[in-house]
Amino acid sequence: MDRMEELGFRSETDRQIFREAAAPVELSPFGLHSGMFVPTLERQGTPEQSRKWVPLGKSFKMIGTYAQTELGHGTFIRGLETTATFDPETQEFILDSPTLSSIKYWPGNVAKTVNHCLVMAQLYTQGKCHGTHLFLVQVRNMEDHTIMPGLEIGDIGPKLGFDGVDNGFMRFNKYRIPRMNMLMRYAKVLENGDYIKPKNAKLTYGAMVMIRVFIVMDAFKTLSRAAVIAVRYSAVRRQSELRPGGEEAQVMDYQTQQYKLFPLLATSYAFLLAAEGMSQIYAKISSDIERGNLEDMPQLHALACGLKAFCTWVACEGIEVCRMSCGGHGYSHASGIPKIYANIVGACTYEGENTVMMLQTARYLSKCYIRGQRGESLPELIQYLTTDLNVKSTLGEDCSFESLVAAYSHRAARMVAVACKLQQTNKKKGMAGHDAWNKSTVPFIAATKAHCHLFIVRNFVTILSQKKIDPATHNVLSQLCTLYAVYGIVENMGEFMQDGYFNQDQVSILNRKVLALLEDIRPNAVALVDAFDYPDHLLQSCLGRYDGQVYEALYEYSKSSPLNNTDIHSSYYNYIRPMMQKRSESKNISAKL
Ligand SMILES: CCCCCCCCCC/C=C\CCCCCCC/C=C/C(=O)SCCNC(=O)CCNC(=O)[C@H](O)C(C)(C)COP(=O)(O)OP(=O)(O)OC[C@H]1O[C@@H](n2cnc3c(N)ncnc32)[C@H](O)[C@@H]1OP(=O)(O)O
Ligand SMILES: Cc1cc2nc3c(=O)[nH]c(=O)nc-3n(C[C@H](O)[C@H](O)[C@H](O)COP(=O)(O)OP(=O)(O)OC[C@H]3O[C@@H](n4cnc5c(N)ncnc54)[C@H](O)[C@@H]3O)c2cc1C
Repeated sequence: MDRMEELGFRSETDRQIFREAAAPVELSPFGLHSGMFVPTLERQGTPEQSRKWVPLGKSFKMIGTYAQTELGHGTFIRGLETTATFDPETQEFILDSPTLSSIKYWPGNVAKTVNHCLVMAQLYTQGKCHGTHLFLVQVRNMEDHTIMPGLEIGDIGPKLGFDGVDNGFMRFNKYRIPRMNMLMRYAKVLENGDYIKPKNAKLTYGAMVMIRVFIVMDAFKTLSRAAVIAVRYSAVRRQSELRPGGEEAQVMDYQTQQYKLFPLLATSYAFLLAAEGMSQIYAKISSDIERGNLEDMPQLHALACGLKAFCTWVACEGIEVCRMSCGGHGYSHASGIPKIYANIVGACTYEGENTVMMLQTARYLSKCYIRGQRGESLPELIQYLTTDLNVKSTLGEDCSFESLVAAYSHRAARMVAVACKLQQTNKKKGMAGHDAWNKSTVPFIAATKAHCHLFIVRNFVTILSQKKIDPATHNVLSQLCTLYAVYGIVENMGEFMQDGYFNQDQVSILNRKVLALLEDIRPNAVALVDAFDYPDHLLQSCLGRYDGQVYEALYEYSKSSPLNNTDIHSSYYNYIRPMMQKRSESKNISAKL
């Protein structure tokens, strides 16, 4: 913190980049404080509350986290059981964990780090429940960091990854906080206990939308780091004879290795641009919301949910492909890839479990489809839903951007229509609305993935057509954009072909194009990963080192293994030698018998 002040880092982006450089492979125990706790105080507190608490948060006099999930509920926020009951006599809220399942469970840094939490709890006043709201709760003594009386707090134990974060549990026993500790920007409880409801109950969910937007960038960061490691290693690693009797080939010269890695390289660039596009949309709509204009809130929610789920799913699958493309060394922590995977794969779950998030977007698409069928105007990003599905592709040998975007629009429009028609058919069969919905959710998930895929392809194409880029760079980026789009079609051909949108010749063109693009990109592959400019310190990888001295690094890494501190390990004296001695004694006995 002090170092950031010394260096003059003012913007949150610069501070986040510094934090990541300072702690490259472990998530910071203050990450939730900076990324969720302080921004939520700023966005969900009244101006007075923000003026009081935000400076304390930014100066780390108050260290906090976001405590919403419970043992029994994470996804279903309306089902949370922690209560906050207003006591007009004392002007306090009484926080309580009434059941075992209501114990707060998972909140990051609750176990040992923070002294405050933003707690999501069911608000009760004048005997009535008004749903979930956020409360600022001091959980540890500011003098000696001991747990406040009335609270039970602890660590939840080892996890798959996220080791830098002390995820904890927290139980409230009639724990009192001042009335003014309820974040009251949108909803209020007056001194007499009267409840003033917000313009939209989902404004309380704003912190999650913000983090989902951040996570899209995380998907880019983690996938691109794994791609850097795998591509650089593939340039250094020589294995087997490509030409009989010739020297061993760089594994990057095998077409299969290129087919594994180059589409992931293209995806990394596509996700970077998508994350930037998502952030711009978030900045615009969230500022509208803060000014009271909630019109585009549903569109923001739907896009943030969909992209968070789509990008983290694809990134995690891609990171695994990068690991496996490095052979045995990829499985070692020396590669740096297992840690990348372990830290990001949780993002498919936290901040909204991906399936649930996709279904939120699907719900929005379903409503938009109906509006489109009625001829109502649709937001620009959704207008493709009214695409004429009788039109066939005009794709030619050049695989133009226009024909590729048209293909993705057609695929998504067709799949949304199929899911919506199933939902409508279910209703006509007499199913209740919720059953008609549930019995169409599998096609809706597929349609929503197609919707997100379209957003990313269209965004990539739009940026290439709008930004002023030097011709050489534009040419290489166009190759990456075309590879991302053509590979996505080839890998999902059934969804593009189901209604005969492409003819057989066009399918052949696409299959030829994806292989030709691998050859086009091969000469620039290392330069394209170097362009991310990740320092070795950040990658923490013997395989992805900029200098390519992989074997020297692996040898030094291995020698530093703690197991090598002694030649003979204690297990020899404690277990192996006694076992061998026992065996030899029994052998002597059997020999005598
Ligand atoms: C740990 C340190 C790491 C480093 C951090 C550094 C920070 C620096 C910057 C950040 C950098 C990177 C980011 C990484 C951060 C890592 C953080 C990891 C910590 C994780 C934290 C958490 O997990 S917090 C808990 C998250 N929990 C959830 O997300 C729960 C998911 N569930 C929900 O959101 C809701 O239950 C759900 C939306 C599913 C349903 O809500 P419900 O109230 O039931 O509403 P519905 O009935 O479904 O719908 C009713 C209508 O409301 C609309 N709606 C719902 N939600 C919203 C919303 N958010 N906004 C707008 N509208 C919404 C919905 O669409 C319906 O509308 P309709 O018109 O009626 O259809
Ligand atoms: C690394 C990590 C860090 C975390 N940090 C925090 C934190 O700091 N603060 C915090 O409050 N929480 C945190 N969490 C908790 C996290 O937010 C929840 O785990 C997440 O929201 C998922 O909810 P759940 O665990 O209830 O999953 P569940 O919803 O129980 O998921 C189980 C299965 O049910 C399915 N499912 C659930 N609802 C539906 C539905 N309506 N339709 C179809 N399928 C459904 C899901 O798709 C999933 O397959 C963290 C979790 C992890 C893994």
